[in-house]
Amino acid sequence: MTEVILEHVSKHFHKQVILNDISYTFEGGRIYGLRGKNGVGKTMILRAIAGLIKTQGKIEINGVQLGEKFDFPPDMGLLIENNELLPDYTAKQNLEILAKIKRVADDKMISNALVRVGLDPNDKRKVRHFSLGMRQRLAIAQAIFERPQLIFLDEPTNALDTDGVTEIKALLEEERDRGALIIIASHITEDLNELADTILMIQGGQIIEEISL
Ligand SMILES: Nc1ncnc2c1ncn2[C@@H]1O[C@H](COP(=O)(O)OP(=O)(O)OP(=O)(O)O)[C@@H](O)[C@H]1O
Repeated sequence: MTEVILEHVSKHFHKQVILNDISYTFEGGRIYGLRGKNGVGKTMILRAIAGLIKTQGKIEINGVQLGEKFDFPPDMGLLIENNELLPDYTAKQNLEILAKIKRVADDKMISNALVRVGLDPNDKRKVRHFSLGMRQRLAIAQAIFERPQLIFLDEPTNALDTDGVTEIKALLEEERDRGALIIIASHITEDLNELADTILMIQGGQIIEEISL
């Protein structure tokens, strides 16, 4: 079973405390929602677990400490702010190019991911002509198309309409039910309540409350 353990994780920028001694165990087969106001540290928690920032303390991915055998968790899908999409390619080509890196996704997995986020795999339009919501859907497809064990999504419902949120919920539940560990950060309480099984309230760089839904 996939497990991510944070032990006394802290982060300072200059003298400002960004993450304040976080200890918590995340388990596979669950969808966690990081909830809290702007600037409380939700994105930084995701970045820390994804290996994008260095922190004090210990982060363990399935028993292996981040920064020892690997700097980034293997088998991770990530949607982080300012996700890079290639504007001069179609949605399908965007996934095909990424697929060449890990070589786990075949054409069927790519098309399937696009359909699951509500995009048409046969759409010949380039991404530069996509609406914001379509770009967000493609960014979500990037995070899930290789069926990773760890899925980290920062503000995944930005620019999505209500149908989009419902579609993403169904998709994330499928990923959860096959055992993936999913962590979502959002300041939109209604969306998080819709998507998550466990809400973690973040304040001042700490988890101040755990709420099971
Ligand atoms: N590069 C940086 N240098 C200094 N401080 C930073 C940097 N990036 C973020 N911070 C600070 O870290 C704190 C936590 O930021 P974080 O992005 O995690 O907030 P958040 O909870 O995700 O907020 P939001 O809902 O606005 O996305 C904020 O106070 C922010 O000002």
